[in-house]
Amino acid sequence: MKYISTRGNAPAKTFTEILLGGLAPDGGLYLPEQYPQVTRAELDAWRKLSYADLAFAVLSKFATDIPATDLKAIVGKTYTAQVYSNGRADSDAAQITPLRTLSEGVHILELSNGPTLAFKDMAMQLLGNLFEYALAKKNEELNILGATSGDTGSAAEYAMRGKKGIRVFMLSPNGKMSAFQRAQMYSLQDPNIHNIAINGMFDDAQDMVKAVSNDHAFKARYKIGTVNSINWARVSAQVVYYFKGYFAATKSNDEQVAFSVPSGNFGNICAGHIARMMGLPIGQLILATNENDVLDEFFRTGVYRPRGTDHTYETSSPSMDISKASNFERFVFDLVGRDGAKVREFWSAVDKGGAFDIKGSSYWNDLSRFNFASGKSSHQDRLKTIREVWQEYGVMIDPHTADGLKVGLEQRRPSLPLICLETALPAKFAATIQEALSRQPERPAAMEGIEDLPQRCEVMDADVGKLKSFIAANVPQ
Ligand SMILES: Cc1ncc(COP(=O)(O)O)c(C=O)c1O
Ligand SMILES: N[C@@H](CCOP(=O)(O)O)C(=O)O
Repeated sequence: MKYISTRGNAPAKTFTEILLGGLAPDGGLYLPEQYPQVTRAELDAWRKLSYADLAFAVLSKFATDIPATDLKAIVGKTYTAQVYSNGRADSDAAQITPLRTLSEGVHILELSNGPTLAFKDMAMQLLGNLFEYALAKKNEELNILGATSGDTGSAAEYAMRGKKGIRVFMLSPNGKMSAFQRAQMYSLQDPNIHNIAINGMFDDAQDMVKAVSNDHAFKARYKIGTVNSINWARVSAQVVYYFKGYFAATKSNDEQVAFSVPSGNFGNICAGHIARMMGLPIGQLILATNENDVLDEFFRTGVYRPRGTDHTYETSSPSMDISKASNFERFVFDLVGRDGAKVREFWSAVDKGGAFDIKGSSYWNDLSRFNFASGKSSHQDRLKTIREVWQEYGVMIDPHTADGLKVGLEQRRPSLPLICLETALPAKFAATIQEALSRQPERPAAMEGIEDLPQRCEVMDADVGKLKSFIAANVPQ
């Protein structure tokens, strides 16, 4: 299997090459030349598999340049109950992503039982092991440059801390994350972890990552890699839990389901789109935004109009405070019939701060073939949903999952079971939980008091030159 760029101007590469390379040299994102298809017989067989075996089956279709025995070993050591039990010793831990049923046909797929209590651990733990494997083979080092609005950063740092030959430079929006998220990252003292708080929003940080990645000489000299969902390996690992969730919520492969997905950078729901393109019977992919509603606007109106930092709001689902959704480009590539020239045309407008509009074109009609629905959620909606789920089911959900559930319930076709993806645990957002429920969320014993630990972080303006100097000063040459 080879991978091509959404902008159509980069040579095709293998899975391992793009794993270490991140963004394509033409500024695009990599996707498989064709989506591998899953047969009915495979679906029937996969239904019975453990998470690790299912991950091996799905990833074997993508990582075709990794020998099967090696891939099986990597996946086997990643998806264990120990890594995804978050201190619990119940039978749910063995399922890795247990399905919690709220009421008939309404489920939450638990994805946040990994080391940092967010869905990012599902792919990031695998990425850490894949990097280690690929780098050892090539006897190389990797300097990871990432951007986070709160969860990718800690997941990446926990997955990479202490790993030989890997350094992490993680940009986060200064003062915009929850106290718990800040503490998770900034309290790490490992010498290979560098936290950089940017005076700006997540989108500024992500632009800086792309600017450094597009400086090909710097990227090659300092061996820059990525852990954001612009890295295809992240998305492919996220495809797995759509299959797992589908099997858990249905009895046969004749049934269809709806997934509702709290969205920001369009990475999580892009994995759902890919699972559907592979043949998973997904009848609806419901995209939920918070007040930063660029993506909801697109699915309602056909206009993609990323906002600037000054029009990106700080909300109580802060990890979704994103107005320029990187992975959306992957979906648009499929929408426009994989026409790289069209994607280049659209993104030349977007990169200049503009917009594009598909309403008057045939793409608008084509959109319905992809089974998306969308909606948005506000602070008051979030509080109401958290309260209702707590009162009716005794289940505490985090503000992002609440956005997903609220929109999912509004948009679902009643005939379809709804699977809402849980994207974080409430422990990460104690202030909003306190406001909604007048009580504090529980947290794993190992994370008691992390806010009181000493923190280490470099504060920087959103200046690409300064960032490059910082990286150069911290990478031995
Ligand atoms: C808790 C949480 N929910 C939802 C999202 C949105 O996911 P995506 O960016 O993949 O759309 C994020 C960040 O990405 C997140 O950290
Ligand atoms: N919400 C994310 C933002 C980055 O998204 P990614 O999936 O592209 O890594 C975060 O929590 O950092």
